[in-house]
Parts: sequence; C-alpha cells; structure tokens
Amino acid sequence: MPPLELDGLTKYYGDVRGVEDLTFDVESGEVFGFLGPNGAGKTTAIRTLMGFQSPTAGTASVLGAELTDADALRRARANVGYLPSEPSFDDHVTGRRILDYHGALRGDERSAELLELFDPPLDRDVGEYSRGNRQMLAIVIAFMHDPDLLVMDEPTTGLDPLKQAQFHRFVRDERDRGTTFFFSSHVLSEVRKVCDRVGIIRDGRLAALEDVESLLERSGKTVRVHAAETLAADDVTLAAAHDVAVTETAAETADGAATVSFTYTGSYDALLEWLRGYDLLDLTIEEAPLEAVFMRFYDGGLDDGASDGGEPSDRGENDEALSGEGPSDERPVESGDV
Ligand SMILES: Nc1ncnc2c1ncn2[C@@H]1O[C@H](COP(=O)(O)OP(=O)(O)OP(=O)(O)O)[C@@H](O)[C@H]1O
Repeated sequence: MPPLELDGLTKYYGDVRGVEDLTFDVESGEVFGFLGPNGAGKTTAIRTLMGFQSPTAGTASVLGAELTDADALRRARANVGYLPSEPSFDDHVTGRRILDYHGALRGDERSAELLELFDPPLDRDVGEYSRGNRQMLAIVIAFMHDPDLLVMDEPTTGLDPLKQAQFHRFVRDERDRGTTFFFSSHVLSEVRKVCDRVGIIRDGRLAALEDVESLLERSGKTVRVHAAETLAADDVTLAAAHDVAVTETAAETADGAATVSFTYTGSYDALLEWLRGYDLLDLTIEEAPLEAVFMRFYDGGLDDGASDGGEPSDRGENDEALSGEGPSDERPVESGDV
C-alpha cells in the first residue's frame, strides 16, 4: 500500500477553496515534490493530510490510516516526520529542551547524528534563534525518531546555500535507505536535485503529475535565432514553439537584424526545416531552464485537462499566518509546537 493515498481530497475554508479533488499516490521510497504558485493549496493539502484540519470531501490515507480514523491516524503519525512551513516553538526554552521533549514523546534514534549536519545553538533560547536555526531545529525534530514517511512544507526555507546542499544530500541518502518524502517547494533547483516525481497544483487542483525526468525532457530547448531578414514573433510558425519573443529589435543590434527567442519542444527536423527559410547570422540552441516549463504549468499554458484554467492566485505574504491560525476545525498542536 502506498504511504500516501489521496482520493478526491477536498478542503474548503467556508467559501474559499483550499484544495479540490486531489487524487494521487506517493509511492514507497520516492521523493515527491508538491509544487505550485502562492496560494495554490500546498499547505492546505499538507495540513489536511497531517490531520490538523478535516477534509470537506474526499479522503486520504497516511501509512495505511484513513484520515477519518483519528486513532489509526495518531498511531500512523508516530512513524511520520513533519516539518511545518513556519515551525513554532516556545521562545523561552532552549533548543535542547525542545529536542528532549520531542525525544520523550516519539523517541530519539538519530538526534546526535542529525546535529552533526544541522547544528542550531542548542543551549540558547529558541527566541534568540535566526530563521535558519529554527529551521535546522525543526529538521532535527522531523527526522530524530527515524520515520518512514516525511511530510515537509518548504523544508529549505531560511537555510543558507551550504545547508541547503547538505539537506539535499541528506534527503537523497535517506531516500536510498527507503524513506518516502512528500514535500512542497518553490525552489526549482531543489526539484531537479532531489525529486523523483512532482505534482503541480494550481488554484487548488492538480494540474500535472510527472516524473522529473520526463518533465526535464518536456522543458525543451531555448532557441535564439538571429537572421538577416527582419524577424517578427509571428514568423515563428512552429506549433511546438512557446513563449516566442523578439529579444533584440533590429534597431538595437549593430548589424540591424532582430533576434527572436523561443522555447521549443518539438522535433529537430521541423525546427531545421523552418530555420532553412532564413539567412541565419547566429543561432543558439540550449537546454531550457526548468523554470520555463513550470511557468507554462503555472500560467495554465500546459493544461492537461485536470485544471479549471483560472488565473494564478494573488495571495499575499500574510496568509501563512492565516493558515497557521486556521478555522474552527483546526487542531491546534503540530509536531513543531511545544
Ligand atoms: N486557515 C485558512 N482560512 C481561510 N482560507 C485559507 C486558510 N488557509 C489557506 N487558505 C486559503 O486557501 C488557499 C490555499 O492556501 P495555501 O496556504 O494552502 O496555499 P499554498 O500553496 O501553501 O501557498 P504558499 O505557497 O503561499 O504557501 C488560499 O486561497 C488561501 O488564502
């Protein structure tokens, strides 16, 4: 049985859609990245899966426990590591006491090893911690009982680049030990480095579910064409050309020729045939950044039918606090809280 199974999972906050009809599995031993623009529903899905709020419709199971079965879910959660998006602790106690507390609650099999990689100043009050130190403490807490499943909401928030790299290495090593990961992220380089599969969520609905490898294939090539003829965006008649733009107008270049750029996901033959119609002065074809394909998903350009095609949400920065406070069916205690 897959460690995470979502079956039509839906959560509304009154009239506000959090997530709608999410159906997918996270397989054992995979690193699954859950991606989407601000306000898409990532935190809502994670908090619902953790049992902090009840679904409005649909269901899910976590390590075999149905969300509706509170006792089974509590037992299953003993084997889940959870990293909230904004780890909150009692500011007046030391990191060490917080670790001791969690160790007593769920066991401590690995904190010594983890603290060699992620090393918050344990003898200081957490209230004095930097954002990165809070995050490191939360990471140690999430992993210290050696769970089989990790559910993490933007786990590298606040970490410096070295610690981020260390975290990515750690996740890969853990995956090789058979641990399953489900985590939300905005960081595309992170996805490329550690994820096996991604789910992309937009306006609360699943817009895509893909192997990272095939996603990278689909991200295509960036093509830049600098031709003697005056090239306009409309001249790029290739069906598999996306995001066509004149990146240099004729007036901007020394040779008086424009440059047109686009992302290309079609065959080389079709591209070469189109290019043959032009007197090329320069041509570059390179790997498209992963960002390009994500932007197309996010904007709805690669809609595969799963999405309603709405606009990306304009949710603001303060909303994280909103999801932390939650509506009346919220259960107040998260594993990051003491
Ligand atoms: N506690 C809440 N009460 C009311 N509406 C909420 C609550 N939490 C989230 N929402 C709304 O649900 C939708 C999804 O929000 P959610 O926090 O799940 O998105 P997200 O993908 O995690 O965003 P971000 O990337 O900005 O963290 C948004 O419209 C948001 O305003």
